[in-house]
Amino acid sequence: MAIVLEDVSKTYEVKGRKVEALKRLSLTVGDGEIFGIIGFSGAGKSTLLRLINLLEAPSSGSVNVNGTALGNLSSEKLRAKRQKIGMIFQQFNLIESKTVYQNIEFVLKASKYDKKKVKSRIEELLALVGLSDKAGSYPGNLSGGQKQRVGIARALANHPEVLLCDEATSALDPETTKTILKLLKKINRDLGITIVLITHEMGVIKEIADRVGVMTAGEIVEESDVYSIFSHPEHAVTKGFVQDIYDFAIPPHIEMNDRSDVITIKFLNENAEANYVNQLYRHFECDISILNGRIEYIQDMPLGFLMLHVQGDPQEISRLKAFIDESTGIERTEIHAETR
Ligand SMILES: Nc1ncnc2c1ncn2[C@@H]1O[C@H](COP(=O)(O)OP(=O)(O)OP(=O)(O)O)[C@@H](O)[C@H]1O
Repeated sequence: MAIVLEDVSKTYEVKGRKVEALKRLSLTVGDGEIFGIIGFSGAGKSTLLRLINLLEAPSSGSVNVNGTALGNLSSEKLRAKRQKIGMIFQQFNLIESKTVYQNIEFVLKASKYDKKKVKSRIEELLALVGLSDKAGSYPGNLSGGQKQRVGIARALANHPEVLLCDEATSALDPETTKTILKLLKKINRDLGITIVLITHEMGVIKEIADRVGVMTAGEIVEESDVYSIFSHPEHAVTKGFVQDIYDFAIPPHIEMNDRSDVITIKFLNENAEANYVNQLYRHFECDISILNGRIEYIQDMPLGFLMLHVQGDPQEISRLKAFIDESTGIERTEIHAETR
C-alpha cells in the first residue's frame, strides 16, 4: 500500500482554544492509485495532505508512506523521504525571478542531483509536460496552465513515488483544468506514480480519481470508488456534492397532487444505454411521458437518469413500480432537486 494513515488525529491550539483538524482518521491509498479527497473549506483536507507530505506530524496515530513509518525518522532520512513525495499547488508556487529551466534546476540542486544529469533531466521533464519550448521563459509570461505544467515538472524532478495535488486546478479555467487532469492521469499511468489530490470540485473527482474520500469536520465520512459515490451516495455531505447530476426538478406544469406519479429512474452501467422505456410501454397500460433524461459518463461508465410521469390505474402503476424495482441495474431514485 502506498499510503496508510491509522487513527490519525491533529489538534491545533489557537489562543488557548483547541481546533481538532483531524479526528481519528484512517485511510489507505493503494499503490498506483489516484485517490481524491473532497470536502468543503475547513474540512481538514490540507492538514491531511501536510501529514502525508511530512510537513507536519500528527498529534496521535501513525502515517506510513511506501513502507516507511514517518514517526521517529532522523532529519536526514526525513529529507530523503520528502524528496520521494512531490507536491503541486493551487497557486503554482514558482519562483518568479527564475526561468522555467531554473525553477526546476533549483530543486534538483537542492536535492544534490547528479550534476552531469541535471540538464538532461530538465529537458526530459519539460518534454513530458509539453513545455520544451518554454525553458527560457519566466513564469510571468506563462498562462496558468503552463505554470501548472512547470509545477508538475518540478514536482516530478526527483522521481517521486507519490504526487500530492493541493487544489491543483482550482485557479484554472475548465478547459485548462481538463488538459492538466489529463496530464496527471498520463503521469499516473505511464510512471506508476500514486496521486492523492484534494479538491472541493466533484468535476475533478469525476474526471480523474479511481477512489474518493469525502471529508467533513476532520473525518472521512464516506469512501468508495468514484462510480459508486456518484450512483449511490450515502452521507448527506456526499449527496450534496453529487447533487448536480441529480438535478431533476419536477416541471411546474405537473400539478401538486400528481407529483406522486413522477418516477425518476437510475440506470447503472450498460443499462443506461438499453432501451428500457420500450419495455415499460409494452408491458403496462399506463400513459408514460418522459419529463427529463440524461446520461452522465463517470470514468467512461454510463450512469443514466430518466424522469417519467406515469398516469393511469393505480394498481397498474404499482405493478410498474414493482417491475422497475425488480429489474437488474435499474433503480428508482428519491434524490432529486427541490421542485422549482
Ligand atoms: N496551522 C494551523 N493552526 C491552527 N489551526 C489550523 C492550522 N491549520 C489548519 N487549522 C484549522 O484546522 C481546520 C482544518 O483546516 P484545513 O486547512 O486542513 O481545511 P481544508 O479542508 O484544507 O480547508 P481549505 O480548503 O479552506 O484549505 C480548520 O478549522 C483550520 O482553521
